[in-house]
Amino acid sequence: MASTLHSFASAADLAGSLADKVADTLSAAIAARGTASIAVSGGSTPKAFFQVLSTRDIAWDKVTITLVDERFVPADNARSNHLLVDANLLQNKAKAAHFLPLYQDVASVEEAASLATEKTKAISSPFDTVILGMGGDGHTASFFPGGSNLAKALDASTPRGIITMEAEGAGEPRLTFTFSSLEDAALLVLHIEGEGKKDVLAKAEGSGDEAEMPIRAVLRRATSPVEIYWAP
Ligand SMILES: O=C1O[C@H](COP(=O)(O)O)[C@@H](O)[C@H](O)[C@H]1O
Repeated sequence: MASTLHSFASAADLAGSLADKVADTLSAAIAARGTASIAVSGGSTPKAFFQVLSTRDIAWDKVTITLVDERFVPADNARSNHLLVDANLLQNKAKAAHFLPLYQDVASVEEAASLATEKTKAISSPFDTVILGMGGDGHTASFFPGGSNLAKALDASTPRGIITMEAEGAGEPRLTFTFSSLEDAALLVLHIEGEGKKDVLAKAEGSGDEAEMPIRAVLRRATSPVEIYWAP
């Protein structure tokens, strides 16, 4: 499916425009079905966007927010994506939203993945909105180059749900929604910032193996159009 690049003069402009687009998408879903869902990324990029989105007028009590991926760490750990969402998105008007974490307080990451898969089945498929990020190594969600479960995560026939991922570049073991869970969102966004990420995107758009740059799976095989939001 095709992708469209939306370029902005500043990160603040991007945050405002993306927040408007997401607000429209979630509000349309609420009007049609009574509920809406959004899966967001962690990392350093989405902070400003989360802060703006949290102020938008949406019937947040009808919205379920989850993460596309998470580290296997509790929510009070500085590297937790849940912590980032708590501090920046589940604020202001968005405090009324329902948050479904991927991390589970159990003995193993595998147990956490099956529990999170069960719990997130409550969210109707496909997601109304998915916001992906991208690392400098071409990973997205926790689809890391060299990842222990990468082939399974990217296989379109792997069912919706959460699986584990371990990789050199990942730090802690990870929990990630599979490709099939994310690729058909009504609004599928890739949010990246900086010249370096633009270069990584250009490389990913070229030829080469998906396993080397897993973002290629999204750019090449997502059934929904990929809306790329970029600012310097
Ligand atoms: O590990 C992660 O990194 C990516 C990209 O993060 P950024 O700091 O370069 O913006 C992120 O999309 C993913 O959710 C996160 O777990």
